[in-house]
Amino acid sequence: MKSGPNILLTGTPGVGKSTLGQQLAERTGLEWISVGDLAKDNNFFDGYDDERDCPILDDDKVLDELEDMIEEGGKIIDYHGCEFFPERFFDIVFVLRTNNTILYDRLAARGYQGKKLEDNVTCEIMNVLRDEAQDSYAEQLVHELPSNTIEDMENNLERIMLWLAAWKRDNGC
Ligand SMILES: Nc1ncnc2c1ncn2[C@@H]1O[C@H](COP(=O)(O)OP(=O)(O)O)[C@@H](O)[C@H]1O
Repeated sequence: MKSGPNILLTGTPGVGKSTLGQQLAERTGLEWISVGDLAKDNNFFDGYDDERDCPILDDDKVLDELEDMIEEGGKIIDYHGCEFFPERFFDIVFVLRTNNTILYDRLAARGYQGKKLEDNVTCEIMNVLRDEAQDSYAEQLVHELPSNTIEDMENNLERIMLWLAAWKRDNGC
């Protein structure tokens, strides 16, 4: 039996996935896994995307690595994409959303500029990651969370912890 639910945090780079994921891990004992870091640490890449200025993820290697962790349960998976994760991986999916001017400033502060900065802000405005999540998973699994302010983050943490308590009750943990 799983030790806890598996949660996906997704959304455009800069919306606050890793900040929320780390806070959630600290408060709940779930384990936060950044797929970007996992790929970097293990070199799970398959070439470089010059157009997007980022390495291309080797989906199969990432999925192989995640399989046992997912089976164990209690994982918070953090990635700016989701279509290659099977639906069975997750008990719930959260898509973080950030206002475009706030996102622009966050990404600029991270050192993004030019096309890369514009493309990521456009990705958020065009709901690309929200649509990807909705196209990949059942409607009741996918929830959008505002992620503009620290207050939003506190509300999101509370909301997820309430959901977690209900999940544990329903699953006899
Ligand atoms: N809810 C929030 N309110 C204000 N700032 C935030 C919030 N969430 C994240 N941030 C800030 O935005 C930046 C990007 O957050 P990060 O968690 O790295 O995003 P992601 O993991 O989605 O790329 C960081 O500087 C972080 O401190």
